[in-house]
Amino acid sequence: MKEESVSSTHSGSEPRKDSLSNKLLVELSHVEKHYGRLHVLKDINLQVHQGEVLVVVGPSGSGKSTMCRTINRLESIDSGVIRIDGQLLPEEGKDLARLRAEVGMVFQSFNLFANKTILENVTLAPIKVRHMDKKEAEDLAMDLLTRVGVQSQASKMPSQLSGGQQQRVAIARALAMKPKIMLFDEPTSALDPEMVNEVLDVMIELAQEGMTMICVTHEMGFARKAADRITFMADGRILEEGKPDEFFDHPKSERAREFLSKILTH
Ligand SMILES: Nc1ncnc2c1ncn2[C@@H]1O[C@H](COP(=O)(O)OP(=O)(O)OP(=O)(O)O)[C@@H](O)[C@H]1O
Repeated sequence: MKEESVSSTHSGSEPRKDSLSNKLLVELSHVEKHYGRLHVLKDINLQVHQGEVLVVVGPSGSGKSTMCRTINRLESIDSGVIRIDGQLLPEEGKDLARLRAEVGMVFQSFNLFANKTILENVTLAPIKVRHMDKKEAEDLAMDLLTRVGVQSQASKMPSQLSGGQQQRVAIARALAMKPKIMLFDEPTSALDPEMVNEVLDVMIELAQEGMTMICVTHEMGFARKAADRITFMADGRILEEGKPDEFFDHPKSERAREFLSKILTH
């Protein structure tokens, strides 16, 4: 992506479908979770294959973020099993840290380190966790900042960047760990409307490059365009899964029809 050339619309190119494989990268089986008496995840079964873009949609409070956060144990689960690249995700320990590093997370809040430059924000984990030397980490960081279109901001502090630019840096920072899977939890919800597309465009590029992605979002245009599969959640359950056209044009459940009619008329 060229410097600051992120298009303001994400129409035009078709999402790639040729990078899908049969290799299972994320698997949730019979996952259950409560917050006190609130039953937030009910028998969640989910599979994501290498190269697949899964978009999770559903009404507010349906458990989308919680499900997303269990995938690298940012939230504990009561029962069930989670596997990353075929390996059982443990509750703690070295193996958890190793498997966590396979999953890059981008949240609604970008959480950049305010007292570090953009370049330092991106080099920190490669130096500390991947034990790269400084020069190697800086080269990688500059490549990634270029890829998300903010390379000219490298020496600035986060507060000097717009929200959209900061979120693109957060994506570069997650990519610097060379994750096998990228997990996006409402990455554009905190952005001003004019900055939403610049972040969605970066995500669409990643999808087209074959990155395995799970995205929780309320951006239905993005969901239709980028997803290989849509998962619809309501009341802590996965009620429906399908290809974007099937889901948007022929939703099977009443809850999905209700959700779509509300969200698409706003
Ligand atoms: N840390 C927590 N403690 C207690 N309850 C929580 C906690 N986090 C979430 N909840 C509750 O769990 C339910 C599911 O929340 P979650 O954020 O996963 O939903 P969501 O589908 O992502 O919603 P939204 O689209 O509004 O972000 C909600 O009722 C929420 O209030």
